[in-house]
Parts: sequence; structure tokens; C-alpha cells
Amino acid sequence: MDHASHARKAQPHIESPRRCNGRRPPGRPPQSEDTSTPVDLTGALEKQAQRGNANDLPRPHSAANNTGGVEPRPPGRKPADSLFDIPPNLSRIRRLLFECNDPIEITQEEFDTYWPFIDNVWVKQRSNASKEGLCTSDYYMCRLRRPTHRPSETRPPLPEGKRPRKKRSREGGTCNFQIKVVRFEGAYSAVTISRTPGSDSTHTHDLDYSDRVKRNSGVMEFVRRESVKGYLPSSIYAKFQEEPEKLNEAGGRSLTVTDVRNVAAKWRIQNPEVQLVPHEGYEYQKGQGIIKSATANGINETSQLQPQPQLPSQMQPTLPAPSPQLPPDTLAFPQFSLEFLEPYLPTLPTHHSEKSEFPHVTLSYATSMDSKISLRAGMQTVLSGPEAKVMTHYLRSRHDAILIGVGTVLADNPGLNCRLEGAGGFGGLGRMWQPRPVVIDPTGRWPIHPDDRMLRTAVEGKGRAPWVVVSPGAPINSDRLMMLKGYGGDFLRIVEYNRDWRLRWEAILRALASEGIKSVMIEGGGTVLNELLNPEYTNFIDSIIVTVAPTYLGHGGVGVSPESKLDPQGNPNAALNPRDVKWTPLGQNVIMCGKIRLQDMRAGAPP
Ligand SMILES: NC(=O)C1=CN([C@@H]2O[C@H](COP(=O)(O)OP(=O)(O)OC[C@H]3O[C@@H](n4cnc5c(N)ncnc54)[C@H](O)[C@@H]3O)[C@@H](O)[C@H]2O)C=CC1
Ligand SMILES: Nc1nc(O)c(N)c(N[C@@H]2O[C@H](COP(=O)(O)O)[C@@H](O)[C@H]2O)n1
Repeated sequence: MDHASHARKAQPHIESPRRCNGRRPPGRPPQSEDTSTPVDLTGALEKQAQRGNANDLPRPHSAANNTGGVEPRPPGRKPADSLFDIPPNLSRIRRLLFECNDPIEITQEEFDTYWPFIDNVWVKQRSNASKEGLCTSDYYMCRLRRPTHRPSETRPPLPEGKRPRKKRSREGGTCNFQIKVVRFEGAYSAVTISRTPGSDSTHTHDLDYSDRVKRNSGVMEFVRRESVKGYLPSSIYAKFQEEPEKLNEAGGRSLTVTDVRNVAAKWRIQNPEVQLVPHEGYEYQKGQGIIKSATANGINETSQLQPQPQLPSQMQPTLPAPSPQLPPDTLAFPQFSLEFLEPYLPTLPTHHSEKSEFPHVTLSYATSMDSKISLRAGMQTVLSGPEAKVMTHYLRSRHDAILIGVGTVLADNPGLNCRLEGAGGFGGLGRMWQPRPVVIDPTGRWPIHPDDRMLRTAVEGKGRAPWVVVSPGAPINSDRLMMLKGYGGDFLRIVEYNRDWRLRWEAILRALASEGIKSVMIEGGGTVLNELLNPEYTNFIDSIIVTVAPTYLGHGGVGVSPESKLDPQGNPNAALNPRDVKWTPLGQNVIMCGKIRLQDMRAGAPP
């Protein structure tokens, strides 16, 4: 398998449920269920309209303005222009929101963006809200739970002259799939979607069948946008068929001209004087309806036949630019192979899903030729080239948590998220598939401010808020506690020390495992790495992945070098020899991978 396809498969955003352990993480708001609150999706539809090209799309509409006049028709739309501005990874995310295999946690914005494209599957049953209104729970059942028609004897008699409405019976019978959507609004807004306890574990039908039964409001919004420009319904329908892949992705494969007419009719009632027209390149012919005009066919064909300039293969960039709709710090998925990392990475959760006492631990850092990881303590130093940086983010995507010492937080103010295209917040869904940052800060040195990158990243839905490991005496007042919890983070107190009054790593790793963390990537800094490379802890470390940079940082740098060892005769010995070592060049860096642990300390792990 080539790397790109493998890596995409292993991406956290859809394929792997491993970050989703079903437990309530520390800091997650409690759920409350008292009073009713209606759902409002108009904001989502406005957002969709705003995302599009301002020249092409109608102004964001609201209930107040959608009865207004005709939106301007775009003069001479170019053939490449699309009628659909669909959000990234839509078909995969629709599938995820249809299947709801595990609880899903997403931002309010992601919910607003994606829910309109799946709302056809669900019918809301009831809503509850907390007294303060910060937490609302909406209960939905699958639309196909409703019996197709009531037994005839219970139907009320029809008025004279009225024929009974024809109802088609549905294949697959009724479906007892039910979900709960819980929204929490605060500094950290989150929406969780999960199956309700009484629900079946799967639908009795597939998503395509739901799409055939009813069209979703995302697709219908695309129809509405074209309708309000005064186009003929059959022309809108024909234009949509020019982009079948996008239409399918949005769940509109079964869209009919009647669906388009129904949407257009609502607007037409308010605008009876408007002369409806076909789109450019189409014409209305009596008896034939809407057909492509001959000239338009000519233009389209010649433009499609233009050969695209091709770069010679050796000039193809190795790091392609990510999609322009994604955040500017998105890293494009690598085109080069990262297969060499596989033996050193945690196994995917399906093979390793039993609860272990300790997580898989990978040490991963970048070093100079003289084993320095930064020029000076308190200073960030870039040692990874662009390819190695992408590799580091791939490694982040393969771990449940990323751990650093407080010295690194104070020096680097890191984001500690995975910024690869496809990760949550970077074209993928939800921060729940982002790794959890963990900071070792026994004495509470990190002031924790909303401007810190880890917190901003969490607010923007591009990562998780950190867990901060503290010792019992750390000064954590209730304001700090509430602030961190408000962002979705938490403090973990560890009470086990070694003889030097350092927190014991067994205790830290055990605490992470008990919070559902199955794998942790430890990035540094110097103090953390030097401690963990000592014999006392090497049996807790599974692998080491080191990026070596072609530079000497000199004596003043932060070094990585564990305590020296003596053999039984008192002669100096190598402090540590990793096993199964592999060196792989990557851009200007070389990556050293090795295994460390000799025995498996995890409960239930094979010897
Ligand atoms: N090149 C690379 O890959 C990386 C470089 N760095 C660099 O490393 C430097 C920071 O390194 P350091 O100053 O050594 O800080 P550090 O990040 O190792 O943090 C050290 C602090 O963590 C706490 N700590 C760690 N283990 C502990 C234990 N077992 N018990 C109690 N407390 C414990 C202590 O408060 C200690 O002062 C920065 O300049 C940063 O840029 C950091 C990470 C990766
Ligand atoms: N792999 C690697 N290469 C380097 O050159 C580095 N300086 C680091 N530093 C680590 O990455 C963190 C920064 O993360 P964000 O990009 O802000 O998410 C930094 O704190 C170190 O842990 N790593």
C-alpha cells in the first residue's frame, strides 16, 4: 500500500474511533434535561451562503428577507464555477453522523455546517434545556421509525371529494435508531452526538435510502439559492446534474425536478411578476423543455479538451498545498512514504482495545548533531525541515495524547495539535480525534491564560484543551480550575514521588491510561527526555523516533543525554541501546527509529 493511502486510512478524523472511549472526559460539561428549546438551523444555512463567492451567491438570507425580490443573476458564469460550496469531507462526515457508532464531539460551528446535510435522516422528538440555558439536549429518532401509514381504520374520514394521499411503503420496515444531541455553550462550545440508551446499534437501512425518502436542508438550500435568482426550476435541475459528484456528496442524488419546483414555488408566490429564465448555456424549447444550447456545448467541449500543463514527475512538489478553504496553518498530506514508522507506532485500537495499565509510549523529538534540542533553555529552535514537520504531525495523529514538560510550554507556547489536512479543525470533524495535550507542571508554574495557543486552539475547534499534571501542593485556586475546565481541560493530581521528590512516571502513565489514553507521544523537553531515558523508566518506553538535523547548536543548548552507566566491573557503558533501529533520510533530516522496552508492562499484554 502506498503511504498516502495508508496514512489517510489511519487518519484520526473518521476511520478510527480510538479517541472516542465513551467516557466523560474531565472538564466536559454535565448534561441537563429540564425545559424545551427549539432547534434553529437558519444560522447554519446563512454560514453556508457566506462561505461562497460573494459574486456568485445570494446574500445570507433570513426568515425576514427570503420573501424579497430577485437576487442578481451572475453575469456569464464561467464553466468551472460550481453551484455547490460543500464543506470538506462531506460524504465521510455524513456517513459518520448517520452511523453514530461512537459518541461524537464537535464544535457548534461544525455542527451548524454539517447538520443541515444529514437532517433528513432524523426527526426531533423532544428537547430539554438546563435552567441557565447553557446546555440543551435534543432527542431525535430515525425518520424511518415512523410507520409508513396508519392502519386505515384509525384514519379520520376524508372530506367529501378528497382522495386519500398516495403513500409508498418503505422497504426495510421501521428503524429504531435514536440519538441525543447535547449542546453546551460557554467559553468552550461543544456539541456531542450519541446514541440514546434504548436505541438499536445500527439503522435497518443505508444512508442512500434515507436520502431517497427525504432531501436534506443543505441540498435544498442550494436549490433555494438558485431559485431566488429567478431561474427556471428545470434549468436549476439541469445545472445541478452537471455536477453529479458534488450533488451525491451532499446527499442530493435523488433530487427531483418536483423538489426544485416546490422550493421555487414558495419564492414565486411572493414574486409573481418575475420572468423565469434558463441558465446561460441552456434554452427552453417548446415540447422539449430545457436543453443545452448548441453554442454552450461548443464552448464547454473546447474548454474541457484544453490539455492541462503537466509538470515533469521529478518537478512535482513533494508537499502539495492544502485546499484553500482550510485554515492557513493546515499541512498538506505527505506524498512521500511514512511506512517506515509503522513498526514503532501504537497498534490501531481494534487490535488493542482491551484496557491496559499503561499506554504505548513513543519518545519523539528533534535534535542537532551534538544532541541539543534547543539553542538555550526557554528558547524554541526549529530543527525539523518541512517534511519532518509533516511526519511529526502524522505521529501526533497516531497518538491519543502529546506530553511535554512545563519548561517547553513556557519556552514554546505550543499548539500541540495535529494540523494535517483531514484532522479535526483542518477539514476533519471534531476535536475529539485530536490528541490530548498533557503538561507536567507539578508546582503550577504555567499561568494558563486564554491567549495561550493550546487554549486558543481548543476554542477554535482545532485541538483539545490540555490536562495539566500537578502535585497535591500545587496552588490551583477555583478560578484557575474553572477556567481550564471551561475550555475542556483539567488538572490531574499525582501523589507518587521517587526518592528525588520527582513525580513517578509510572503514576503519570497509569493515570493517563485510567483516563482512556492508550498511546502517548512524549516530545520533551530536555528534563523530561533525560529522565525517561534513564534505566528506571526505559521499560515504560516502547519506541523512540528522533529527527536529526544537520547542525551543531553548541554548549549552551538544552541537551538530551541520560545518566552514564557503569558495567558490573565499574567500566563506563552505553547508557541505552535502542533495538530494531532504522535510519531514514527525510528532506534535510534523518529520522532514527528504534524500540526500547524489553518487557511489556501493560496488564494483559503478550510477554
Ligand atoms: N527539539 C525538540 O524536539 C524539542 C525541544 N524542546 C525544547 O526544550 C526546552 C525545554 O526543556 P526544559 O527546560 O528541560 O523543560 P521541560 O519541558 O523538560 O520541562 C521541565 C519541567 O517539567 C517538570 N517535570 C518534568 N518531569 C517531571 C517529574 N518527573 N517530576 C516533577 N516535575 C517534572 C518540572 O517542572 C521541570 O522543571 C525548550 O527550549 C524547548 O524549545 C522541547 C520539546 C521538543
Ligand atoms: N519535531 C520537532 N521539531 C522541532 O524542530 C521542534 N522545535 C519541535 N518542538 C516541539 O514541537 C512543539 C511545537 O508544537 P506546535 O507546532 O506549536 O504544535 C514544541 O513545543 C516542542 O514540543 N519538534
